[in-house]
Amino acid sequence: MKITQAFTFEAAHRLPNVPETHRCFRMHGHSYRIELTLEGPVDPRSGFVIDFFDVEAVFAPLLERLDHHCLNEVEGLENPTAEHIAIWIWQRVKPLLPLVSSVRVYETPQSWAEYEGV
Ligand SMILES: Nc1nc2c(c(=O)[nH]1)N=C([C@H](O)[C@H](O)COP(=O)(O)OP(=O)(O)OP(=O)(O)O)CN2
Ligand SMILES: [Zn+2]
Repeated sequence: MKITQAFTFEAAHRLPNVPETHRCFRMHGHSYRIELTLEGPVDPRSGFVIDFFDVEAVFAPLLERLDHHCLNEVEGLENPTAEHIAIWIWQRVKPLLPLVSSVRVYETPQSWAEYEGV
């Protein structure tokens, strides 16, 4: 069984490695949406794969580091593409939530990166 919990945050960023003529070279902002998917058996007593509240508790400190920040200033996110943000989140949540099977990072409703550990 797969369950997914979504989080949103606002942040500024610029992409330092694109050409200067690329519009994302300039500082701008996004309303990011994160989707954490966890996969595992349904516990027969709780009826949960994992309590959404437990997922929320693990993700809260990471959200603090991202929300209303300039992502380029966050350690490990000097080139904050959606792909790098997905990997950054994966590396920090996977040890705490081993059932995580994918991390999706939406920059816009139409564009996202999904990381499954490879
Ligand atoms: N593979 C990736 N490509 C791009 C990324 C990325 O993270 N991975 N990021 C960007 C920029 O962040 C850019 O800001 C995204 O473009 P944006 O203008 O926000 O999105 P749209 O072009 O879809 O929005 P419009 O509605 O056309 O303004 C670029 N590429
Ligand atoms: Zn952008």
